[in-house]
Amino acid sequence: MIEIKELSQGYQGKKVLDQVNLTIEKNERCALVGRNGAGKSTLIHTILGILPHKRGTVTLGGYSNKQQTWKKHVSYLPEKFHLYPHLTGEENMRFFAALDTKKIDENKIIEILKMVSLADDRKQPINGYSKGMLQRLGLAVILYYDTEIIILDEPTSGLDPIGRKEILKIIHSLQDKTILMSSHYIDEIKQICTHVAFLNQGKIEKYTVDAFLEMHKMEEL
Ligand SMILES: Nc1ncnc2c1ncn2[C@@H]1O[C@H](COP(=O)(O)OP(=O)(O)OP(=O)(O)O)[C@@H](O)[C@H]1O
Repeated sequence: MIEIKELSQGYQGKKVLDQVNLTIEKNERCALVGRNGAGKSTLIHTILGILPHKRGTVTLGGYSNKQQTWKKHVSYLPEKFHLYPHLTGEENMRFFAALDTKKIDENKIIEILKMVSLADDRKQPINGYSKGMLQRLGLAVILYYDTEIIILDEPTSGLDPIGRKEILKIIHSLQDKTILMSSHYIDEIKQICTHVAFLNQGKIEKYTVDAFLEMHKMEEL
């Protein structure tokens, strides 16, 4: 589903990714981990074509990230994203749904808002939402697109334990998706991921979660 081969990336002569290889198979939920500055965001931005690369290849759902076609197969939730504060949860969903299709599927919007436990608050302007509710609404927007591949940049960053738990429950329920998510939290990786891609000094090693935990017995990354 996601195949990265011999990918290099850097900034002004500084190498961040050094001929990295990584394959994420269908329905795997792979955590992308590494210390601050290891290059997780650089990798995600390169995969998505936000940062162009000269060396190596990235294939998403069978399509090169240099073609346009891959965009139908992938949705991405950045760590920081913008929704419209004066609109309600439901109106935000409609706005972003309209970017994808001409005919908005109202039932699908309600179904997804239920799934992220926002159905009762859907008619409230989101400037009254908590951080956790906003994060769940962000997830709801990308779930509407219903792509096979989902890329999440630190989806629980800045949330309290209850907010984190709610987000993890939703991600865990996405058993038919292929997920790459950056994370600093060992406990959440243990709960919801099948694999770990460990980015260290420009290289990536992929492990099963159990093998990774055995090698790295620490609480935070
Ligand atoms: N636009 C940029 N210009 C120059 N250097 C950059 C740029 N963006 C990132 N870097 C550098 O590239 C390296 C990797 O940064 P990156 O943000 O990808 O790491 P990260 O693993 O996502 O870090 P964090 O866990 O702190 O979010 C760091 O040394 C960073 O300073």
